[in-house]
Amino acid sequence: MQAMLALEDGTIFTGEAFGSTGERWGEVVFNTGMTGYQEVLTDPSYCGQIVVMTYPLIGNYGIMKEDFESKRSFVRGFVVREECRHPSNWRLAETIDSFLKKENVIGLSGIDTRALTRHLRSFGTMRGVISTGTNDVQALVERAKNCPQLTGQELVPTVATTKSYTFPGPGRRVALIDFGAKQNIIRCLQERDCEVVVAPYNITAQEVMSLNPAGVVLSNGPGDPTDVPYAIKTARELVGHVPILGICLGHQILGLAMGCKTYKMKFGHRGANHPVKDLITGRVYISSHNHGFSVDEESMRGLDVIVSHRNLNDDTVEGLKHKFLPVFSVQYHPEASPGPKDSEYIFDQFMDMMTGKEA
Ligand SMILES: NC(=O)CC[C@H](N)C(=O)O
Repeated sequence: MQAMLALEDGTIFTGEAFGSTGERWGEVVFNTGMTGYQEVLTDPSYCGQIVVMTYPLIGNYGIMKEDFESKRSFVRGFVVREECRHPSNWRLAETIDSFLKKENVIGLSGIDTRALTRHLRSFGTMRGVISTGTNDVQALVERAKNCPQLTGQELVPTVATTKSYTFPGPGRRVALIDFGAKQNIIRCLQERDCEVVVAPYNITAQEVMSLNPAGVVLSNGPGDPTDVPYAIKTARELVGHVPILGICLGHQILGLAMGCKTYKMKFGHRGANHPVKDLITGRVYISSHNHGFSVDEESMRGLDVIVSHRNLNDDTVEGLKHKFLPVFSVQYHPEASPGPKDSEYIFDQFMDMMTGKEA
């Protein structure tokens, strides 16, 4: 079946549908990971977005039961060069086509994803509509122009838990505030013996402290961090009372809570090989990324915050550290999945912080 992607600037890409059918709108972004499509599809931070994969063959190792980063897929659409119909893998549970059908996600294959990515890199991330049911190009472009921007959609409540639940563990109790948390954050904390209390996105600071946690993790999540003012308030009230680690959206929320500003990047960072330098140790790590917003370094002047990590491709802020308090955060994904595990030391630093050994 023929399908189309129309961008708000009038550019059209035509290919073939796989997965579900119909029409979806969203912000069109690209991911440069060569593997990890299942983790991308199930990372709640992609909610509201149509994801373009730059690696030309997608689906070749299938979909595995153990590799989900959340219970379902929150992407609005999935664009590839070639969809593999005959995956090969001893762990395989199903094909990407059947997974996307079940998840109600439209896939679009046969697209020149290199040309599409170069377009997005030149002109920036933009809105788009993916459709299997029309040949009316003009109407589709109009719908892309008129669909909501990512900012203002308040996506966190659509992906995050509203009720607390606990993963038992023999070690320290960590409150993980869930803005759309990836499973691997929980796995990384469990591997370090933590008891993980997953708390709702709109929990108050008082409620967090009543859990008596040894530390708090602010999770990743979708959308613009300024769309969740209640979370910024909670983070602000927690600073100084408990060790805190922020990851991705959690890092941006923590930055805003400490007085920094955030901005929308031209096309963001999404992939598994971004070089990030730890400015405290001088070491460079290859890291996993998925973000379209960033903390503005200029806005940090005069605050009790330093830049702890920097992206070596474009010099953007990749980590923050409070000058005096046990509070720090990273913009990228120390939990990996997909991508390298090189940055798991961030969780070890958090463990040290909780035991008062301060990194
Ligand atoms: N992975 C994340 O937590 C993403 C954070 C935020 N939604 C951004 O795009 O910048």
